[in-house]
Amino acid sequence: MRQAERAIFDLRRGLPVLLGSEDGDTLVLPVEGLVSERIAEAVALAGACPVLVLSSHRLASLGMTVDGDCACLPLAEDVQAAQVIRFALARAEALAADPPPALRMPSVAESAALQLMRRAQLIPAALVFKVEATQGAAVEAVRLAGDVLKVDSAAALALCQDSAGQLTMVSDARVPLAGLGDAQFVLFREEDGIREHVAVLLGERNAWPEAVPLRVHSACLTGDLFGSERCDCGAQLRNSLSAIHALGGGIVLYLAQEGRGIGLANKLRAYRLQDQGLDTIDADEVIGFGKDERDYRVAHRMLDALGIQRVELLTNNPEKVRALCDAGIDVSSRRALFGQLNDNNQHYLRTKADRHGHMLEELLATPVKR
Ligand SMILES: Nc1nc2c(ncn2[C@@H]2O[C@H](COP(=O)(O)OP(=O)(O)OP(=O)(O)O)[C@@H](O)[C@H]2O)c(=O)[nH]1
Ligand SMILES: [Zn+2]
Repeated sequence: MRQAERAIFDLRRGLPVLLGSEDGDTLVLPVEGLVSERIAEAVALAGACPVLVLSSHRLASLGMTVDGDCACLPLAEDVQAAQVIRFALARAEALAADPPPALRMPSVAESAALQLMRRAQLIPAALVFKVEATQGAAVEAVRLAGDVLKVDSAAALALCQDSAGQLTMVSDARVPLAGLGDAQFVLFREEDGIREHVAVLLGERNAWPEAVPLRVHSACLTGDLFGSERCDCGAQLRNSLSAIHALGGGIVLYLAQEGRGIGLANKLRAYRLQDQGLDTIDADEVIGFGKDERDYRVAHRMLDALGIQRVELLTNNPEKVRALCDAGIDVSSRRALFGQLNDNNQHYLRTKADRHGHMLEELLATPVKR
């Protein structure tokens, strides 16, 4: 396994990672799960003050605009974890009496540190410490003892930019679905081993329409499995299966892109913010994400592996159509796919229509289920 991929596992456990670059080494700690003792240890080891790297989205939510996708806040040597977490996650109002320090632009290692947090689906914020020359030998001793992994910053950035890498088709099986007959489930694993995606093939392949009916569905544990009324994902998933069945068969790609790509932990954080009155897009921005973090190259790779060139896409999201076309898929047409409007998801669906461009006028005109 490459070092950058191993680093993601360490970061998810709250362990520090060393990023190497031409201008020296940088020690990196995730903000998620941060405790003050770890900051003190890192200050002592690196011989440097902490610097907080935040995404441009997070900074925008604090009213700070930057060129590029992140910027840095230099912090005091004795800063406490609770303060760092507040700078990374608190709403702007909560920081009014305690504004963050002035920004500076990031180094390559600092950008890479933030990208690794995103790839690891942690809070997108990193605490970094530029290793002082005088501490080089001490840091090298810790590395040689196996206590901290060193990764080249450029390799980390490369991993994050082509996140899916090569997909491997791992296993498949027949799964009979209630009312839909036999389906074939085919599991794909990403090169770094972190995510798995499933293609569900319905009906007889030789009977499929020439433009294969296709649903590209982003995982939603709360909606798909538990029937959450905060969104319409569960109903959309089930409606897509019935629609594809009625069209003579086709494919559902069930992608591990929980929360529009931010991961379940961050989606639950966003839900708490939505309960304080923010809409779905502003809530994601407070945590540090853009309005849609998904990358559809993985869908293209799965369709390639399945030998599919031309599709009819079931979606209300014009951006998804565009992204699949850009990824090289021939999307011959789009078919609307609605879930169910209810008291709890009304505001969410309206935001999607107003701010995300989803084509939901027809659904929003239907009676609300109470
Ligand atoms: N970040 C975040 N993600 C959400 C929220 N509600 C649902 N999701 C996620 O959004 C994804 C589904 O995205 P949608 O925008 O509903 O659907 P879409 O796939 O873009 O568009 P359609 O193809 O028309 O369904 C799933 O991964 C859900 O987990 C939310 O409030 N915040
Ligand atoms: Zn959902």
